[in-house]
Formats: sequence, structure tokens, C-alpha cells
Amino acid sequence: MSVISVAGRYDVTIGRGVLERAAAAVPDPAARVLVIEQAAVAAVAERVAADLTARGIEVLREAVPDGEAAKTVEVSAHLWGVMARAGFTRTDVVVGVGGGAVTDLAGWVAASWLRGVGVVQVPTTVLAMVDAAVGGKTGINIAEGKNLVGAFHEPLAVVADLETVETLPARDVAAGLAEVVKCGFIRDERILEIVEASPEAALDVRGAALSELVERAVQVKADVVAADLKESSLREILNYGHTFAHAIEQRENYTWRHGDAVAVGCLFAAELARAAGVLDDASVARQRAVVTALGLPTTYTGGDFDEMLTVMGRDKKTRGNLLRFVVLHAIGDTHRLEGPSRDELRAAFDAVTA
Ligand SMILES: NC(=O)c1ccc[n+]([C@@H]2O[C@H](COP(=O)([O-])OP(=O)(O)OC[C@H]3O[C@@H](n4cnc5c(N)ncnc54)[C@H](O)[C@@H]3O)[C@@H](O)[C@H]2O)c1
Ligand SMILES: O=C(O)C(=O)C[C@@H](O)[C@H](O)[C@H](O)COP(=O)(O)O
Ligand SMILES: [Zn+2]
Repeated sequence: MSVISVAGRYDVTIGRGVLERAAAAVPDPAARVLVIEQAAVAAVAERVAADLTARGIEVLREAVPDGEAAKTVEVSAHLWGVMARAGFTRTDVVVGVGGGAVTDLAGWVAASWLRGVGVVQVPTTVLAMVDAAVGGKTGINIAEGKNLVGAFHEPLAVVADLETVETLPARDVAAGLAEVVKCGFIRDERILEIVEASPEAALDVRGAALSELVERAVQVKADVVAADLKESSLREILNYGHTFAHAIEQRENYTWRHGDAVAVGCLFAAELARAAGVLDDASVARQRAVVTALGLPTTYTGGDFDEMLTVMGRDKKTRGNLLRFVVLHAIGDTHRLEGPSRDELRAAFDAVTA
């Protein structure tokens, strides 16, 4: 088991058989807990609920629609109604059990209810363990774009029990590793070496390689959000690949996995850096090879260039009319590229749509 502290503000526990720590993380004054869960992990939610009940806490359980369909104003309003009718007070607590869609939603509902109540995150996908459940970015989507409504609201604790991902489909394991290798591209080259040594081992949910990858990615995220919770500068590096990724997701009506879109988005950012003359061919090829080795997508052929530019303009890193990208000058050496030329953007677009 490993416990990673986020600036002493809260702990991320990673290990096998650590689920009981979730109920234990709910602070004592709580009289009731709202467990927000996905159908796929009802058994995990049941175990957390039983532990809470054993502590004498009243448990409300709400299963939400799968995937991005959970991250809506309508689902949020439904949950606010549940809390209102249950007399949910400021010392009561939300627990999110599921993938990143659930942890984003649960965090947002906790952030917005009575202007903020506690949330304990129990991520059950690789992606949520390494990224979504950690760091306090919460939110929902609207028709115009991804994560456009939300709040920064840090959890009380994150409990990542690796036994829970043993039921995760292989394609979702790979999608989670997209965010892991993103951390390798921006900050921890050892992650890339582990994947390069054996992509099969990295994808094995029972193996030691995956545990180490999860721990390393969480450490990257913890270090960054400890320094810059509200994304005033450094935190933007965690958004590597996401400008293009979010445009894919929205244009495809969220039928693409987030991690798959991030994989293509990282390659778009790599190609953009090459087109801008700041990244060498070998570093672009290395990113492409790592993404390919994990069986992740490397191309997106569904988008029109100008439409993608319009959607990318709604990225949260945009300032005024200036599109801004996180780019690499080398593996681990992050910079901002502000207002790239149309030709540079076109070159990157062509490279990932071919
Ligand atoms: N807040 C952040 O910092 C942050 C970071 C990264 C991603 N995200 C968000 O996270 C979301 C993507 O997360 P995700 O990839 O986990 O998607 P997801 O929550 O949709 O889960 C993927 C699928 O796995 C299923 N599932 C979950 N746990 C399972 C398990 N243990 N066994 C079997 N099936 C299981 C779900 O039901 C779903 O069908 C996106 O909305 C993305 O924007 C947020
Ligand atoms: O934690 C962050 O900061 C990130 O950017 C992590 C991303 O992987 C994540 O997908 C995040 O939700 C994107 O945030 P957004 O601000 O671009 O909506
Ligand atoms: Zn992401």
C-alpha cells in the first residue's frame, strides 16, 4: 500500500484491499452520506455503504447514468433534490464510487451543495485513480463543451483499491494509461521506460507494473496540484493533449473514451510542437510509439479543421482570442505555445487525421 499526501491537505491511498479506508475517511460529525455510484461497481458501493452503516451513518445511494451522461445539469439537479429531501447538512458527506465521470460529478455536487460539503472519492477505473479523483477539479458538461461548469473542490480523501479495477474492460485500462503516459511525457520519464519495457505488463491489472504506474502518475498530479490548485500556471501542464482531446469528445457526442481522445490529443500537441520548430522528430516518434504500444488510437478522422478550431477555442486555457497549448521542447520540458499560426495548426491536424 502507498499513501501519497497532497500537500498535507488530504491523502491518496493506493493498494489492494484498502477499500475499508473509504468509510473511515468520512469525518465523525457526518450523520448521513450520499453515495453516488455507477451500476458497474454497485458491489464496491455496497461494501462502502455497509461500512458506513456499521458506523451508524445513514446512507443514501444514487446510481447515475453511465459515462458522460452522468455529467449533466439534470443529474446534478436530481442529486441536489435528493440531498434537500434528506436534510443533508454541511457536516454530511458525498462519496463518489466509480470512474472519472462519477468522481467529477460527485465532486461537483459536493462543491455546489450548501456552497461546499466534504467528498470522499473512491475511483474504480485506472483513469479515475491516476487523474480524475485526485486534484479537486470537479465539473459537468453542457452542450457547448466539456467541463464548462464546475469548481475547484478538494476531496477529504481518495481511496484507490486496485482490486476494483480487475473487472475493468481492457480497453478502459488502456484509456486510463493514456493519462499515465501523459504524466510520463510532461514530468516523469520513468513512466515511459516502464511502458516501453513491457506494454503487456503495464496493461495487466493484477501486475506490479500497473501499481507502480498508478503511484507514479498520482505523485506527478499531487506535486503539481500541491503547487497550483487553481491552475494559475503550472497546473496547465496536466492539460497536455486536452485542447484537441476535448474537441474530439464533444464533436463525437462523448462516444469516444476520454483517455482515447487524450492519446490522440497528445500526438496533436507533439506534432504542433514539431511544426512550431520546438520539438525534435525523435521525441514526437517516442510519444507515438508509446501510444501505439498500448493499443490506443493515434488518429481522429471525424473532424473538419475549422470546426475543430472553433471548439478548441472554448478550451479553458484560451485567453481572449488566443489559443494556448501546452507543448514539449523535450520529454519532461513543458512550455506554452501561444497563438500558433494557422499553418502550424494545420500541419498538426493533418498529421493526426491522416
Ligand atoms: N477532474 C479531473 O481532473 C479529471 C481528470 C481526468 C479525467 N476526468 C474525467 O473523467 C472522465 C473519464 O473517466 P473514466 O475513463 O473513468 O470514464 P467513466 O467514468 O465513464 O468509466 C468508464 C467505464 O467504466 C465503467 N466502470 C467503472 N469502474 C469499473 C470497474 N471497476 N469495472 C468495470 N467497469 C467499470 C463505467 O461504468 C464506464 O462504463 C471524463 O469525464 C473526464 O473528463 C476528470
Ligand atoms: O487536473 C487537471 O488540471 C487536468 O487538466 C487533468 C485532465 O486530465 C482532466 O481531463 C481535466 O478534467 C481537464 O480539465 P479541463 O480544465 O480542461 O476541463
Ligand atoms: Zn484528462
